[in-house]
Amino acid sequence: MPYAMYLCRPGMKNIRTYSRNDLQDIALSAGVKATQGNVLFHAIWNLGVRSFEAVEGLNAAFLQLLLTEYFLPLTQIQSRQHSKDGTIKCVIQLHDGLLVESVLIPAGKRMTVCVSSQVGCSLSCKFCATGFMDRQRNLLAHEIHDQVFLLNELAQEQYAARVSNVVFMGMGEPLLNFREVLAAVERIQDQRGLSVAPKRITVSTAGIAKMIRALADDGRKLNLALSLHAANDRKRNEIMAINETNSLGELKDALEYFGARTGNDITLEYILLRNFNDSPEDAQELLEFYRNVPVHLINIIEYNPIDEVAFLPSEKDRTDAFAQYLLLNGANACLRRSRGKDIDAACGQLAGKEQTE
Ligand SMILES: C[S@@+](CC[C@H](N)C(=O)[O-])C[C@H]1O[C@@H](n2cnc3c(N)ncnc32)[C@H](O)[C@@H]1O
Ligand code: SF4
Repeated sequence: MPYAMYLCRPGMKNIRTYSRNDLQDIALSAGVKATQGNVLFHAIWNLGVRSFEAVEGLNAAFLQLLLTEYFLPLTQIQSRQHSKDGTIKCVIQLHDGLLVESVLIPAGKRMTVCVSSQVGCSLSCKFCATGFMDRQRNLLAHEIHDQVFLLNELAQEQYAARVSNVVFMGMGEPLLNFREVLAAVERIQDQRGLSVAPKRITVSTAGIAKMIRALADDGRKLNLALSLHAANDRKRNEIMAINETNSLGELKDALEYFGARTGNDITLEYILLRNFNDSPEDAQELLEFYRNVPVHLINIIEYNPIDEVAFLPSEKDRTDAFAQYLLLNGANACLRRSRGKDIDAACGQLAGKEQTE
């Protein structure tokens, strides 16, 4: 049963939507010192307590007020799949029972968590399992933070390591949940908590030019990944409807703005779809786009087929030729083999299945 359904009575307020200053004010309103607000803030954000009663050092009057007027929403790992390559894919249950996915990816010294930012996605890209689900709601900052928190615990338990990197490459479009994503980043980077430096956090977008500029204006040291997948407008329109209102020309300008304004890393993500975007001409177009934007790296990604659509991964010889062409022409490109192939690896596959079961 979703946690909130048995603990949260109508009218109760979600304590994790309040800032540190707000919690100090709530403490004052209970007739206790403002510092009690700090104790609560630290416990619910950095220690991950799962009830108000579990917060050490809370004054009784403050605890009573919290128990009557507020609830502490819990996010929990509902199920997980372990891949032979070490990747662990988790279905996360939110306090209202909705499900999202998060993935733990160990690779050398890196321990990366891939987080979701929305339940479903409104952008409906043709190759993506999440794109076949309706967008049900945006995640709140604490729900994004908790994915990293829970998978950090899992990383310690399974690999005796802490999370080093966070990528917003799970379900949903992070730039369409801008405020909560940035609030989550604020908490994820907190040195008293998860302490993941912004330069180790990557926001991936299907390409919303206005929001790429907004991210640049925000000024944080976050990395940006653009999911390109086709370097001409006709093909990109076919698989990514967002391209109809955010053309490659507009995206190029937005990337230039982002690069000039922040100096942060930008990567291009390019899934190779068999006989769709993997020809020598496609590689030429990609190279030309790359040369005109301030991009550090092209990630050539192996496609994970999904049930909803007939796209297949590019064949090995086409994949190798595509990557070779980019490298021989001086591009900084990297071929990424799919992780977690023996589990439901494609974004949205696992939570989508559990949601419908
Ligand atoms: C799921 S999206 C989430 C972030 C954001 N909405 C975006 O599109 O960049 C993260 C990345 O996964 C890629 N992706 C989606 N479905 C995939 C699949 N079946 N196989 C491989 N990559 C996939 C997307 O193209 C994107 O680059
Ligand atoms: S690729 Fe990204 S933007 Fe496109 S449907 Fe999937 S989650 Fe949404």
